Amino acid sequence: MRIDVLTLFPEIFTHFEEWSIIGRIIDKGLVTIRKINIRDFSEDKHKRVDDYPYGGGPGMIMKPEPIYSAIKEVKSDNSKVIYLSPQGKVLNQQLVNRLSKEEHLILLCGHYEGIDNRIIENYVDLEISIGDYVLTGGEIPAMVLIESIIRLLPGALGKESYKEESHFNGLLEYPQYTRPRVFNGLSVPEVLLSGNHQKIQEWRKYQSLKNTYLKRPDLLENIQLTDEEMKILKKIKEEFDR
Ligand SMILES: NC(=O)c1ccc(N[C@@H]2CC[C@@H](O)C2)nc1
Repeated sequence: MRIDVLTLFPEIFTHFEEWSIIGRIIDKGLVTIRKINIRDFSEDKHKRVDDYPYGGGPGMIMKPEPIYSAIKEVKSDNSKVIYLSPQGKVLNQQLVNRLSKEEHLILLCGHYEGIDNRIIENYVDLEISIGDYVLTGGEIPAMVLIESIIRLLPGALGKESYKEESHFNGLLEYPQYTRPRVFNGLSVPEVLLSGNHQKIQEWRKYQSLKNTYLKRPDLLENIQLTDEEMKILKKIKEEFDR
């Protein structure tokens, strides 16, 4: 997979590319990430990339020409141009899974008050938001998008994360524990020390369903539960809806 990030602040990505899992996935050659500085595509002698909004209003808007030139420079037939903005489709694992199949992503990071709408309407394939809040730039959302996608690439998560099925099967995760067995007088649930894998799996399924029902019941609307899971959920509802 190729990812080109169009940004006015390429330096923000330097450590990101070396950091932890990202650096390892890049070193494995599963993805190449390029930072393209939009300012390099500004034609005027002052290298202007923003200007005052027509119709007045606060702040500055990014000019369309430099963005257009940058997109044209990197775009090919199999590219998808993604613009990070609060108006985008809110990112979830389903969308991440879909995007992880793409060959070439061009991530357009805006800044200031936004970018000229003619770019969004005519040259952006998909607008994505990482949540309902406003940021000064699209760079951090771009990093969130990159990490969520590339960790799904085949071979990305080596043995260090065997829990492939934890890829958000729609339910929230079960609680996790590690040594010591007792911490501040608090013990680890006995079942996890039993070595009985059938019981451990049942306990974890129960905890996932309980966590989801109590913390994010909305997620249950979009999941096809097995009969077994429905039975467990029924028990949970009886227990917690008293
Ligand atoms: N919630 C989000 O994903 C998000 C994305 C971008 C953003 N801000 C940029 C700066 C100006 C405009 O390009 C949009 N804020 C929030």
